[in-house]
Amino acid sequence: VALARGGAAVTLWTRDPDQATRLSAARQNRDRLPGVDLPESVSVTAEIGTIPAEGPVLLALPMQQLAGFLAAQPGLDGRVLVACCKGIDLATLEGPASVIRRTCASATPAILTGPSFAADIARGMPTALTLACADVARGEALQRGLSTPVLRLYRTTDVTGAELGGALKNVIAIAAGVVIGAGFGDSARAALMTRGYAEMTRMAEALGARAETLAGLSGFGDLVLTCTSSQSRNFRFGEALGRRGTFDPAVTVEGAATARAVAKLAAQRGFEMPITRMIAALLDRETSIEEAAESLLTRPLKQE
Ligand SMILES: NC(=O)c1ccc[n+]([C@@H]2O[C@H](COP(=O)([O-])OP(=O)(O)OC[C@H]3O[C@@H](n4cnc5c(N)ncnc54)[C@H](O)[C@@H]3O)[C@@H](O)[C@H]2O)c1
Ligand SMILES: O=P(O)(O)OC[C@H](O)CO
Repeated sequence: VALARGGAAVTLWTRDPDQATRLSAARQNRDRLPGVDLPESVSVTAEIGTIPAEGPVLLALPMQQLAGFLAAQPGLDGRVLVACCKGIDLATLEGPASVIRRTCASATPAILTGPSFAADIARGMPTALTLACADVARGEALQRGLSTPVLRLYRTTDVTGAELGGALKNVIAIAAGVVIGAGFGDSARAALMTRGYAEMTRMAEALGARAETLAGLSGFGDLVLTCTSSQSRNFRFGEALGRRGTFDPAVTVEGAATARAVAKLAAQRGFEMPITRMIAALLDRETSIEEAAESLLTRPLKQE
């Protein structure tokens, strides 16, 4: 919607033919974005073979579905593939760029991430995002092509930093929701966000990312948004968990799978990720909220 309003011709693909018919007829996604009209220059299809052969392909599906989806789409080989998903693949512990490289060897991976609720962007609210691409020329072209008067893209070549910021902030957002849901208060949430940010930066740097990327929109920016807004599904999931001490297994959020993936990676590589480890343990019912809080509060005192 944002790109079409910015003047681009956009093809929207869905795997569900009934949904394609409904979207084409109503010119709205009434379930997900009620009240937002699809501009005329958006065409809808359920036939992936009919998408234009030129231009970037934005991949807007959940992270845990990305590898399986790409493996079944040989037609995307050689394309510029822009992952909009935020997370780490639980099966392989890879981020989206690595999944793209493995499944579509000749594609150019890029990451579009940063603080943004789909509903805000679709309603034309001003938004700033990070576009990460290791290839400078392609990154510049994407930055120009995907920016609009109200959607401002900053560019980086630090793909690892950008994708880890987006993945890890979801875990900290669940933790922030737990803090609020359990009634620990806003001061505790600020402490958790700050130590969560330290944890995110530590891991990202150990995996080759630049600390300044984590300080940008894809890390700090998205951490602030997701830990403080009840529009966030990850925050709301954590809040419900904090209030009730348990969660509905039917409700899935990106941060839950990513918490488990990061806890696994941290154990393998010896990364110190105490908040993420607690969230993974809470989700696996290996600890209670009281025990998790006590464990974090009784860690050895240290320099900031
Ligand atoms: N919604 C937001 O505000 C927002 C903002 C920024 C980033 N993101 C990220 O974008 C990604 C997608 O988020 P979302 O809110 O659109 O999620 P979603 O659960 O609504 O899924 C998006 C679409 O992917 C489709 N899908 C699921 N599995 C599929 C598969 N195997 N093959 C093809 N299509 C499939 C779903 O049917 C749905 O239409 C997530 O990683 C999320 O973190 C979302
Ligand atoms: O609703 P959430 O928690 O998945 O967050 C959506 C976006 O990632 C916010 O930038």
